[in-house]
Amino acid sequence: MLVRRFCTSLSRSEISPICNTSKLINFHSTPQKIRTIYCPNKPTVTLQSQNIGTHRFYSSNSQMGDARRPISVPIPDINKADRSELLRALETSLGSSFSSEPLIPQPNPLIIVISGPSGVGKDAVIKRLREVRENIHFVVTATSRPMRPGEIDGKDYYFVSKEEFLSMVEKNELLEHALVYGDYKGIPKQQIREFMAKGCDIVLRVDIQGAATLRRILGNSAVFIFVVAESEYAMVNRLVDRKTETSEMLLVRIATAREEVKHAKNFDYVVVNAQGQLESAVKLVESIIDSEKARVSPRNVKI
Ligand SMILES: Nc1ncnc2c1ncn2[C@@H]1O[C@H](COP(=O)(O)OP(=O)(O)OP(=O)(O)O)[C@@H](O)[C@H]1O
Repeated sequence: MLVRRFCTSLSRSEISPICNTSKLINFHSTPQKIRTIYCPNKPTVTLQSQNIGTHRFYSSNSQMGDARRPISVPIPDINKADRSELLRALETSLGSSFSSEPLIPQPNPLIIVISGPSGVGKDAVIKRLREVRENIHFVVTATSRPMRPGEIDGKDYYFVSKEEFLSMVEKNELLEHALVYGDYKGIPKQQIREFMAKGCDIVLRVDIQGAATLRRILGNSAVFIFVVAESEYAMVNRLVDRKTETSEMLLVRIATAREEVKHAKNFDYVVVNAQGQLESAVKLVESIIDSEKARVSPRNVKI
């Protein structure tokens, strides 16, 4: 009985699921304290028996720790036993009590960099993500560009003068900054540190140039998502409909966007934001974040 239980225990972890007690060599009849188990396709395990008080322990030479050393405690019938009695017997047999601590530590907060050509819907995706997802902080970028109608200072951007912006650069307060279409844009470090300390994931919305800089700074410690429209035609139409650019600015943005699409390969993921399919694009971004949280080797970002 004892032998059978021990072999079952070993067969789950140490030996083989097809370990057969009938293959034990002279186990019962061998008078010595050292005995050998033979299991097909697995290394031979040598057992040493010791009598300790009323319990008989078996230890193997295959580095079996104390916590996994089986003790001959009868395990009550699972269908009849009281739950706590059953658990106590299992704990005693395994040599330690069951912990309620998480088996795997909480995942680290992520930095998610969202980028893509102009007019593909980055802001639209982020705006919706903000509505549907908790524990996520959308870094408010500092910019020297003038406010557009409907934008709110401190929510859409921190609108600062060129002088104020350059002073932030001087004081090393920005993770990354760039001159974009004649205006400065930059990511305040303090905001990232503050929200990561609270356990929030961080979303950074940057242009392609900014994403390339962040890749150099953060390497693979951050997640890079490239948002793109389903076609150039769709992208241009969205920009025209938005009516925030003059015709000349539109031309520059479209020409730049053509080049920027080629940078998708430098990102970890691509999300197609197709016409009328904003919700699907947002769901895909959420799935990416969830998958990243389930990584066996988590990304570990330091700012
Ligand atoms: N899936 C979609 N279907 C239809 N329209 C969309 C979709 N996604 C975004 N839009 C619209 O397209 C326009 C451009 O979107 P948005 O401003 O979010 O782009 P962007 O990538 O942030 O642009 P930029 O980089 O120039 O700021 C907006 O008017 C937005 O409402």
